[in-house]
Amino acid sequence: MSKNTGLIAEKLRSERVGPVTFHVGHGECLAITGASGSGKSLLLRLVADLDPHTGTLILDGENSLSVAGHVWRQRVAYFPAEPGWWSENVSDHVPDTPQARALIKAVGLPERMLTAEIRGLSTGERQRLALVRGLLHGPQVLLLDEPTSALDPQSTSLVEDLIRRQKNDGRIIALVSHNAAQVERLADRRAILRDGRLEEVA
Ligand SMILES: Nc1ncnc2c1ncn2[C@@H]1O[C@H](COP(=O)(O)OP(=O)(O)OP(=O)(O)O)[C@@H](O)[C@H]1O
Repeated sequence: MSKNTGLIAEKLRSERVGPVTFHVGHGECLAITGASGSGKSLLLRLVADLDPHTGTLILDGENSLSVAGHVWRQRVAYFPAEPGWWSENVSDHVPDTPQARALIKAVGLPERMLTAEIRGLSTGERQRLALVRGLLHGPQVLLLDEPTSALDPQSTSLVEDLIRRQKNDGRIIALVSHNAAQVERLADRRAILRDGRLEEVA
């Protein structure tokens, strides 16, 4: 796979993480594992340009510095394990469109959820809804932080199917997961974050 396409992080570094260098190609899933507190979430946040950092981020040849922050984050979407909500109505986050309905169905949520209030949803429903919300912006890169941590096996399987379809459609995926079986099912490559450094494992 060409190194000129895909996502490149070079000497990415913040106070607590790095320097980290890696490449993930289109249609590829890199799993990032490591002990609790090793900085996996912080690393994903750096890649989404959410926190101050040094080093270089390049997506399909374009440096993050040449793109407005909000545009970079539409292309490079961070999905936290505990998503944030800036408005109480689901409809303010997820518009009622055919694409949204298809995604809602794909993750096993009922369509009536489109008119629900966030505070009435379970943790697992919110987690899946946040995935739908982010995918509607059409990101090229999905930074998934424990994407099924709040889900039962059936919902986990649906979300994994959706991730696999995203991968087959050419999306670039970085997956943080403590679930070794999930990493086995989804990842093409694995890396461990240790002492702030990312080490690729065979
Ligand atoms: N906003 C912050 N300010 C200061 N320290 C932070 C902040 N966020 C995280 N940390 C610290 O940085 C370290 C790495 O946190 P991070 O959430 O990235 O770990 P993680 O590898 O994702 O852990 P887990 O597997 O438990 O989710 C932790 O020691 C955490 O306490």
